[in-house]
Amino acid sequence: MTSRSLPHLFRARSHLLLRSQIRNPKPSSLPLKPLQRFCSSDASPPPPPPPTTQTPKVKIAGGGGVNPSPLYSSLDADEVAKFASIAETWWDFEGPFKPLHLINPPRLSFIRSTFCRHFRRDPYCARPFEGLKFIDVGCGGGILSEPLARMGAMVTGIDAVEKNIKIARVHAGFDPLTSSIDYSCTTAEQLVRENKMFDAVLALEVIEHVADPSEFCKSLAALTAPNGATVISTINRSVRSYAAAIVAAEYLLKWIPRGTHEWSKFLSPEELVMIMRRSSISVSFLHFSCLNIC
Ligand SMILES: C[S@@+](CC[C@H](N)C(=O)[O-])C[C@H]1O[C@@H](n2cnc3c(N)ncnc32)[C@H](O)[C@@H]1O
Ligand SMILES: [Mg+2]
Repeated sequence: MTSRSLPHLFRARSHLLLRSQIRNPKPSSLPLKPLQRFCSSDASPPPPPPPTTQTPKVKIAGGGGVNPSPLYSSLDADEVAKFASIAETWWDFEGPFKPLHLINPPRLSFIRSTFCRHFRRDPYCARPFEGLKFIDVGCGGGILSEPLARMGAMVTGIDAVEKNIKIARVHAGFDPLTSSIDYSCTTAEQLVRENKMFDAVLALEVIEHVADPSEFCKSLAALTAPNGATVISTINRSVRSYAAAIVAAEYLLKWIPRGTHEWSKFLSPEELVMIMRRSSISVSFLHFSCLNIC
């Protein structure tokens, strides 16, 4: 492979965002394939990419009412150790979290516009989320929490890694608009046990790092208030994502440490929709974007 082909690889990294409503469940209508190699650590070669990767938005309805298992823990010790080892680099724009800094503007734009519609807020207002309670699950160093707070939301940021939380607190303290973010080292399932609820629950780029994504999703659903919104984003499990997120990002460009991602833990759009629907989440938006780095 020549260096000239790398930009194409990165352009191909599919990124998936789902915004959903908990209330008013409707009968499901999307044909879904069963979960395969779900959460396994098998690194077998990838199958062909799903045919739908360029679909911008799909409206889907789901329904039900499921709570997470009382004994469930989303913590995967290896994943927590991986993130603890690079915690100091959260705000280094050229460090291992460079891909997250690069995808932040498009994902914030998606969140802002869909939330303004969902919560009937003025999209031209500087702080449209004034008065709304958001939680950023797996917030890391606060890359997402901070802009959400600047848009007026009362933000709680939680992460499994204590070091991340310390760094997020220090960084947020530099700006009066973000210093009110309530950071703590805990898990979504722990807050469910404490009966916490939020208008919006966001877990971006986290589901591929937890133990049992289905149970994790149930916790996110349980944290979402009636008429609230849940946003989950992850990397599509496709040939392109294997090439871009693993081969190129970890081995060729060495942007992120080797082993950061397990391809088998990525979710196809159909799998993510199925998991969300089984968690009583009615899926309203399916949004695909590609990271175009080079
Ligand atoms: C890829 S980073 C994403 C950070 C942030 N959501 C973003 O997109 O900017 C994944 C984060 O999830 C955290 N994490 C992993 N497992 C977790 C769990 N079970 N509960 C909460 N956070 C977790 C990691 O410590 C890490 O900060
Ligand atoms: Mg990741």
